[in-house]
Amino acid sequence: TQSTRPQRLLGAVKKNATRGDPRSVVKAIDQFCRQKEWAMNVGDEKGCILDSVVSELNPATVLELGTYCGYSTVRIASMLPPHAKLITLEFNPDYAAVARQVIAWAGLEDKVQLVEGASGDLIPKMSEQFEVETFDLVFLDHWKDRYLPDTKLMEECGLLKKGSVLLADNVICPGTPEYLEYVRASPRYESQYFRSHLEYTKVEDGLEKSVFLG
Ligand SMILES: CNc1ncnc2c1ncn2[C@@H]1O[C@H](/C=C/CNC(=O)c2cc(-c3ccc(F)cc3)cc(O)c2O)[C@@H](O)[C@H]1O
Ligand SMILES: [Mg+2]
Repeated sequence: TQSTRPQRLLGAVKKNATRGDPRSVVKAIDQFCRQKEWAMNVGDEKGCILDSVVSELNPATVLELGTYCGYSTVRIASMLPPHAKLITLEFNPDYAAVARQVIAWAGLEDKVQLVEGASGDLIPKMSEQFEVETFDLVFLDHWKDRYLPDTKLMEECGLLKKGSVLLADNVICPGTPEYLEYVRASPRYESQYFRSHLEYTKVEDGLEKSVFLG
């Protein structure tokens, strides 16, 4: 049977990356996507912006919406202080299976909890099931039309506290117009656009960083 792109991406990680070395996993995926097959990872250019937001914030609790193959999961988790936790949500079991192996290859299982399921179902269960009060950082990279409803859901569920940061991928391409309008117009957020390019291309894209003001 034919392999899938995520399976081929995993093969490239196992072939070219060193076990236990997250940066080599990130590098192997970027090389695969540049030289072999494009894939919707945040990529190296936007990834550097992601790195700077994470290192500046030094978050203890991180939520990622949309794991896919685990590229940004590994990128973020590799920068977290000891005892910090990253919960990542993925509802496609095939993608989740690949991501688990990518995360394991990077040696980051202890920092990452990959939960299979839909964000809309899991967000309301965060505090009780996953013993998390609030998130210091949320990385939004799932279906683009779900950024806004899930942000409102996180607000309603009390998962954001004063200073929590939302970092959203693809606010230009494919685009998240309703989400952008909301966080930029709301008095409860201080928003900033980081201009960049769509992963592995010259097309404009960017990340929106929105600080929750409480
Ligand atoms: C809705 N609730 C959800 N709960 C849990 N997981 C969810 C999810 N929605 C989606 N997912 C998962 O997130 C991932 C989806 C990501 C959607 N991302 C994109 O569509 C995307 C698309 C592009 C893209 C840009 C230009 C282009 F020509 C083609 C594609 C670039 C990106 O960086 C992207 O992130 C999948 O793994 C999916 O199974
Ligand atoms: Mg993306």
